[in-house]
Amino acid sequence: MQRVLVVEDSKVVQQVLRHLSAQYLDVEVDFAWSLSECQQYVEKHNYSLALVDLTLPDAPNGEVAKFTLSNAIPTVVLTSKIDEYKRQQMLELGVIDYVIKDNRDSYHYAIKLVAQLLRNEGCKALVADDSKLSRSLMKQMLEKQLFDVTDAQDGQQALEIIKNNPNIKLLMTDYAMPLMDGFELVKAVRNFRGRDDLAIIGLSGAGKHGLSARFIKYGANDFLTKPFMNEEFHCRVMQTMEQLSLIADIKESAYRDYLTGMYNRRYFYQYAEQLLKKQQHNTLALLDIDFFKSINDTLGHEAGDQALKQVATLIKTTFSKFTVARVGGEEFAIILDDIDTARGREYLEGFRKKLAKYEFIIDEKPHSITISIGVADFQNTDLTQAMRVADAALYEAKNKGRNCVV
Ligand SMILES: Nc1nc2c(ncn2[C@@H]2O[C@H](COP(=O)(O)OP(=O)(O)OP(=O)(O)O)[C@@H](O)[C@H]2O)c(=O)[nH]1
Repeated sequence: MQRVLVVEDSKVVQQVLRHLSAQYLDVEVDFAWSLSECQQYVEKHNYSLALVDLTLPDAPNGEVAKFTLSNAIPTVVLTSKIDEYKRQQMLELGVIDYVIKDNRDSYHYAIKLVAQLLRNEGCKALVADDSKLSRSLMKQMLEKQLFDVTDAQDGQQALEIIKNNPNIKLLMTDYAMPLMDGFELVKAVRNFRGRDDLAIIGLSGAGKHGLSARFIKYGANDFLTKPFMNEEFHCRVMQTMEQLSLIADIKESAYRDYLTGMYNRRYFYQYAEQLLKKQQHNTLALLDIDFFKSINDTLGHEAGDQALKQVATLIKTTFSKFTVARVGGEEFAIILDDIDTARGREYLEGFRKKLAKYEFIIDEKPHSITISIGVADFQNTDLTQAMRVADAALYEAKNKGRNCVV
């Protein structure tokens, strides 16, 4: 479980940071006013990240950053002033980045940086460069940004690593490498990993301007010219990863049902078939709440929403190993992949009984709900046809008096 510690002595700034944290950080965040309070928190909890003000009444010279870093907590620093001496001092200390507090946007930047760093934690990155020194420098810098980093000494090795690790999310590649250069590597990788799925940053030596543009044309998301400053490297990587995260968020929300958090109809029709084809025996089920209209009519639409959410939660927890989706107003679909229809039917019958006995709490009062289920075999057929069969079975279940599996 990720947890963040913010240390800031200004009441106004802390208030702004609290507000932004609630908006952008989906993790526990503790707020301390001073170094001594920060020390107490660190004794009690493990932190993924700290955001600390460099000047505090009981720690006027950055002692708080020294303290968090000495406790192996990756640290981002907030400072009101920066000069070259202070900058060098902070980089030597090993802080991830510093944010200058000179306008309201600085706090926004700081919290979004924390959010992105939390997303980076455990995320896989690959560095491809034939220079050992350059590789180890970039590895170190990426590790500071919480990536889990692997390296490759030429393009061919990098390509193999990416083929075998679909969870690599960032590739930093040099241009000049033996066996396969950076351009060839980017072109080959883009054949199977898209720009919004794997971020690529190309690196080229100074004075070779044409190279950077070609990197982008071949499919890199961004480029860096060597030698680069620490901050430049940091900003380019963070910005590229933020774009990737934004696209992932947009895709996720396009495929999710807002009310229940389940996958929606669009996702289901796009991916269900691909999921099913991988297995030999599959079962498709359509579940429909019985007399749902009467819940809306007697208790109101808001109460209907509460019922829908609770039914969805029950489906999600019971069928957590399978793909479930809300495919209509009060209709859900489940793909029981690698389960034949006889076993699938047993599971669903068990679930129907469990749901019928379950005490739903709507407007703080207990209620009973039942569902009807239509089951279809999913072998040697396509999704449209299987849905048609499941739908006909569901219709029959309703005609039979509801609260049953057909
Ligand atoms: N509260 C709420 N109601 C919804 C939502 N989506 C669809 N509905 C309602 O779901 C009800 C579905 O009614 P019907 O199709 O007549 O089905 P039913 O009352 O469940 O009857 P049977 O399926 O025949 O048992 C309608 O009243 C819709 O307005 C939603 O997101 N929230």
